[in-house]
Amino acid sequence: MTSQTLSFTILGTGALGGFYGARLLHHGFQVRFIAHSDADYMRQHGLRVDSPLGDLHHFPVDVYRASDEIPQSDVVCVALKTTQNHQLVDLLRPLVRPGTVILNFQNGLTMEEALSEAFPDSPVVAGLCFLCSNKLGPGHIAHLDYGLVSFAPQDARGQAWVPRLMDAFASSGVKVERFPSLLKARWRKLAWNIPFNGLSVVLDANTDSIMRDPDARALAEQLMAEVALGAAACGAPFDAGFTAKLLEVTEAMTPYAPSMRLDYLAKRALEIEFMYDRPLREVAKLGVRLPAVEAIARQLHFLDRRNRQGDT
Ligand SMILES: NC(=O)C1=CN([C@@H]2O[C@H](COP(=O)(O)OP(=O)(O)OC[C@H]3O[C@@H](n4cnc5c(N)ncnc54)[C@H](OP(=O)(O)O)[C@@H]3O)[C@@H](O)[C@H]2O)C=CC1
Ligand SMILES: CC(C)(CO)C(=O)C(=O)O
Repeated sequence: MTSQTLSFTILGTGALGGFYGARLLHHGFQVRFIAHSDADYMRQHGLRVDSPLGDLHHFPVDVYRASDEIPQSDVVCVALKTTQNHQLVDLLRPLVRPGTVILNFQNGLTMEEALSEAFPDSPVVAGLCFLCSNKLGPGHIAHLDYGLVSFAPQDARGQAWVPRLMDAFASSGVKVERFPSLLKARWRKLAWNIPFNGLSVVLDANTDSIMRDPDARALAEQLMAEVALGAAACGAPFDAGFTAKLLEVTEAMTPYAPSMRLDYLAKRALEIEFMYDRPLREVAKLGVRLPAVEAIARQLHFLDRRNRQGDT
């Protein structure tokens, strides 16, 4: 099968799924979108993506609700927030048939292990996205910057799929790279997400304010240094200079509200479990503690509860 014949189902047509799905569709791939509250709107108005790569408006689009009968695709892309992962296996069950590859785009740690456990016969690949994209409204996505997908296989079956997936995304105008170690790739992503997603909520600040202020920046650096310790403890040490480079990239970034900040402002559940609790749990198994990461995780849990339930 050549990559051009691949078909994709996007589970979760939000900021990320809508962006990559629209690009694949634009470049001739068959794409089925599973939406939630936007499904009716998308049926009537399609999917719009504003992007520096060129604005796209697809109409009509092949859109489903999770409960609908959905034709089989070669690739199922997981683009839900991890706050929905309690229902992920049930949502995937009707979509994953023999031969279907699961491509997981979520931020966090341990998601692919859970997917492999639930679907032992299916190839699982992680697509770690360095992307700044927001959902503006129903069926309307704003891609702000970046878009690189780092493909990392969960196991040998996933490994065999990586070249075809990379081809498909690259031919859709998406920057791609291959990352042989999933564990390393996941910890490298956490090196950004743990400091900046958390601090953006706790300090009520975008990335540029955090990088400009000496105290906020010191907190980000402290958290990043602890993530580096965690990564090394788990056998996925960062290369020399990696965290310095990440700070440099963040400094150069268009001022950005990380997804956790947008979720907080919209009173949506925060992705704390897979971004903070799971990494802390993995290092705790090895007898390692990351006190600054623990502290910010507790603050986030408090703020999340208060934000969604009123005073606790
Ligand atoms: N946005 C970005 O730039 C980046 C995001 N990520 C990661 O990607 C993942 C997705 O994030 P993002 O796209 O921003 O999140 P969004 O909230 O924008 O998108 C998630 C989408 O999933 C939909 N959804 C929720 N439940 C269901 C369901 N049962 N069936 C079908 N659809 C459902 C939501 O619909 P509804 O709102 O109607 O419930 C929403 O449109 C997260 O793990 C995030 O951390 C990683 C890198 C960059
Ligand atoms: C690193 C970044 C900004 C882009 O991928 C991200 O993961 C997020 O906003 O959650």
